[in-house]
Amino acid sequence: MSESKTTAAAASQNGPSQDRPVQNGSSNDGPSPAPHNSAPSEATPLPAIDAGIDQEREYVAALYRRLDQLREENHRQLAKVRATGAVGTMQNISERDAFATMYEDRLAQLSAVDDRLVFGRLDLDNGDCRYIGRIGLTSEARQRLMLDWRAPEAGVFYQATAFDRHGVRRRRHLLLKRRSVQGLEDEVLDATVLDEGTENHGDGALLAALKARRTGQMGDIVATIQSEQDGIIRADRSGVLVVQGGPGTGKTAVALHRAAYLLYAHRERLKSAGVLIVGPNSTFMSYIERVLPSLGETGVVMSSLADLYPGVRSVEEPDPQVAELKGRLDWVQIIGEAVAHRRRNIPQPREVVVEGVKVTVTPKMVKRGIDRAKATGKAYNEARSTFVKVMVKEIAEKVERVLQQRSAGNDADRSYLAEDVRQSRDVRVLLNLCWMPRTPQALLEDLFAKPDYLADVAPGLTAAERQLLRREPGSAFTVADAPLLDEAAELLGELDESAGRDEARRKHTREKDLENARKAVENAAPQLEEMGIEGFLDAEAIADLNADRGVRMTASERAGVDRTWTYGHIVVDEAQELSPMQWHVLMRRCPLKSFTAVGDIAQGSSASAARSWEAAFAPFVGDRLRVEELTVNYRTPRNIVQLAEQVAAANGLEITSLRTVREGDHEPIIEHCDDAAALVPAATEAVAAEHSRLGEGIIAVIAPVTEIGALRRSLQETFGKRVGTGAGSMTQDVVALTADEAKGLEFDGVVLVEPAGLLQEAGGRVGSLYVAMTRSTQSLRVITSRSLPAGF
Ligand SMILES: Nc1ncnc2c1ncn2[C@@H]1O[C@H](COP(=O)(O)OP(=O)(O)OP(=O)(O)O)[C@@H](O)[C@H]1O
Repeated sequence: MSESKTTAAAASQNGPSQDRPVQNGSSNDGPSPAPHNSAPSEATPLPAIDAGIDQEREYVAALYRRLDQLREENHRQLAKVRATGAVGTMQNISERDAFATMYEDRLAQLSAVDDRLVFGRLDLDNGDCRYIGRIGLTSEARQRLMLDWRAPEAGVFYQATAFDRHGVRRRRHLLLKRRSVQGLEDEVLDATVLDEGTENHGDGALLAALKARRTGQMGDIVATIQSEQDGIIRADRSGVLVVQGGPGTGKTAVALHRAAYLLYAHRERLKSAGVLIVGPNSTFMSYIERVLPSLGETGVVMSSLADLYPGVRSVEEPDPQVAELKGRLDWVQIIGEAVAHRRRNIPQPREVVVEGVKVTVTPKMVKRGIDRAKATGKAYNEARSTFVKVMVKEIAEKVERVLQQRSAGNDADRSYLAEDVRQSRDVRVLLNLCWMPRTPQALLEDLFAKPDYLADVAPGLTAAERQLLRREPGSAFTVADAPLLDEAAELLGELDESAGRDEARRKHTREKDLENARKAVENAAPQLEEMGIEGFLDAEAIADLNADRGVRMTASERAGVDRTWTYGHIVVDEAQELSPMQWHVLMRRCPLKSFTAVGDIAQGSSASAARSWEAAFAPFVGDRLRVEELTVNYRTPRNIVQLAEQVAAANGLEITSLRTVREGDHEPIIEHCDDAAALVPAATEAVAAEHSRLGEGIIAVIAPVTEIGALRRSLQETFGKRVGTGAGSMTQDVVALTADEAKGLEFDGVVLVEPAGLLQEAGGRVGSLYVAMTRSTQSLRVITSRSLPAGF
């Protein structure tokens, strides 16, 4: 086997040169070693194919030494940059800050990948050997020590099988706990090298990963990505890719690894535009928040559907009928009408008084003003300033004519007149009457509070539907309102009349900043390349720092607060739940229409849930979507899946039966209570029973909305602080959730309360119940006081 051969090949295939992925250390060439640090010596040999655990430990220790060395070097550089202080020109200060930011980012990344840095080794037919890890590492002399799992050459680690070996003789899994190698797992793919008596495993690493106790937070699966998952993770970025898969098939895991992969493979384009990850709710977002950092990626924007409209934290939409109504695409039309409706002419001439002079404003004058403003093509609020200008000018001319007649040709200076017109109360009332400045929030409040207004602009809604939408002004905005606010914001534009001008000025300054920053990056390039971190610093970052006067605002941070930001790629989880209006907004945020949507049509439970992927995407991309399917359930044991599938089928849900990886050591238990009052105490006792059945682990109680309050109180009385409350508290070992909240999550054991109630609250759609039944990795206990739904 030839070490240098491996290295050269790795370097040359580490991404297309015009789009070279560098941030993750795939080209980390060494800084000079700190004198006291024994760097991995060039002499650290690649262990031979028959290497045992001791030799692998040595090699892994060398990789960690290299990691530590890179860390130390970044620390040193950061300290040096910081020591220069805030001196020099603005440009100098921005550059210094950008360098500091770059070192900080790199340090954060190097720390994040510390746990189980390396997990695989490939031995190839040609004698080459490749180590696969979370990032790429090279030695000081630029020899490849370890490949980033996302590099094209690392792909075979996930794809090779005994039938299609891709030139792989053996795949070795290195099983690490933190930094220490605990075991090895070999899969010999080339039968000719199998000695008699050689044990050939395959699933050990996967099974070990699956058996691990749940922590309440999702972990990465980078060491055990399966081949069907890998194909999706590395699929082409363009267009809409839908990943359909039953519960536990790894859709969320695949979506997140795909985001990491795309950021690696298209670093330059995606770093500045950003990647958005959308999930169903904040509990889910905190459940998945650690996955990308553990893969060395921190620059993505994560948003739940409730946060889709920046600046408004919306609450649940309590009525599913209202949610469905607000989710219809008809709102594009309705809101367009609602905005246009705020612009109106006066029915007859109207007198206004300016500084004691009375003049008449005619509908013709107003029409001219409106037409001129509309012709600018600007958004409603922005076009209003043109309307105001035209009207003020015409009124001022009329006033002037009156004054001239009065003063019989006395040509006094009347330049102040326009200001007088603007200040006139009558004129201000008139202008607002014809063209009222509006915020999206006010527009929506009016629509829901004023039945006549809604009837005028939404003739397609029935009286009953309009009644459903009735709401008092000042009520909280809901998740279903977020896309409507977004649509209104798009049509209304900035309220502040000077915002347009400021924006133009800001753009001009940014162009200049960018130009300067590009020169600075060019100058610094050789030094950065030497340290193997050239991808970390870009002109955009320096320009950002300039604009924010030292306040650090990365592209992703800016994207998260800017409604008009457009992303390079959007990943949507639980995509079957999105309403057409939610898709409409997301499509606007990614004009390239580069999407990964993962979900399960069968799990759809929201009122707007898609019946098919084709139908969901037809209004936006026609039939231009690719649908891939995942078919193996890695979470739920076979016996629980069978029961869940039986219940789904008996209630009319079409599902494809899944293969399962876990056998299941515990049979599902069904407990009957005498009446509804006994449910809460029985569920509380069931938690203790499940804990003793499993020994340890997180037990979730999933219950109908009507029971959840009482249940939480009872659990808190019994288990105190062990009960998690809301987002981010899933690391406690008891948690009570509604079926909606449980979406996308998993637990060691599940206590399912009143399945008939769950079915009922979903209006008879069995999706929610199916979701709830498939959350467990080990055990399921059902508590019921009513007759069980069909299929149990
Ligand atoms: N290749 C893999 N290696 C190890 N674990 C895996 C693998 N694929 C999936 N898993 C694990 O299986 C579980 C289910 O994965 P995930 O939550 O991504 O599934 P899902 O399809 O999104 O499920 P659901 O639709 O039910 O929410 C997770 O614990 C995940 O880590």
